[in-house]
Amino acid sequence: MPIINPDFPQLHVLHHPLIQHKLSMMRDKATPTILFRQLLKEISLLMGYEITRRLPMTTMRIETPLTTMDAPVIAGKKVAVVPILRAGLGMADGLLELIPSARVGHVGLYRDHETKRPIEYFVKLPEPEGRTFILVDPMLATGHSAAAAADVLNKYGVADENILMMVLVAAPEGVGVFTRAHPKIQIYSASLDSHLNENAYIIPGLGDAGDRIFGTK
Ligand SMILES: O=P(O)(O)OC[C@H]1O[C@H](OP(=O)(O)OP(=O)(O)O)[C@H](O)[C@@H]1O
Ligand SMILES: O=c1cc[nH]c(=O)[nH]1
Ligand SMILES: [Mg+2]
Repeated sequence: MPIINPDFPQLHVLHHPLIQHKLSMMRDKATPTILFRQLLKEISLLMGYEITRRLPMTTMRIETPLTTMDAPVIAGKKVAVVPILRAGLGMADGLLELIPSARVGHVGLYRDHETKRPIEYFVKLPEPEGRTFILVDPMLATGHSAAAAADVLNKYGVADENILMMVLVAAPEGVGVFTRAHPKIQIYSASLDSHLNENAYIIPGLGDAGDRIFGTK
């Protein structure tokens, strides 16, 4: 079950042994791109199991071989997975395996090296009406990219109550920034790390997630 930190009641850290073991392998700088990508997908699947716990349910009348029953099913096909490009793409794969009917939106942001603030370069989203949006990005560092992506969803007509944020590693600074901007969005993370360094990288972290997923520098 997720662990709630009293400083950040919106943050749910998923301490499942499989998630923690795989995350430790990802942090190791000797882990090559192919394995890093595979582990990220596997963790996203495991995290997705926990996150989807809150999806609204309904029932559907079905015939079993013996009788008729109102069987529990997820209400509609109203989920959108929204990776924050680029690194979020690595997390979307696992979630889509779990929810193959989900729509997929994209928010393209990169962090300016000087200012450390996000620059938006692409937005394409599915219809917001009645949909739960799961924003995904492995890194919540200063929190400004995640907050900007949630702002994009708000402008598009998605209320914070219908947004979940799934990250792999979060820094306390980023959780603070994000929750002040969007207090009603629940954040799910595999880890709450120690702090940010002078370049706004997460310590201990895992380096630049996008570069490690895509083998760039
Ligand atoms: O919390 P923040 O301080 O805003 O930093 C986190 C952002 O930085 C990384 O993206 P990056 O800018 O490296 O783009 P990329 O995914 O294309 O590599 C990461 O994937 C987040 O989107
Ligand atoms: O540690 C960090 C911080 C921002 N973006 C990353 O990819 N890693
Ligand atoms: Mg990057």
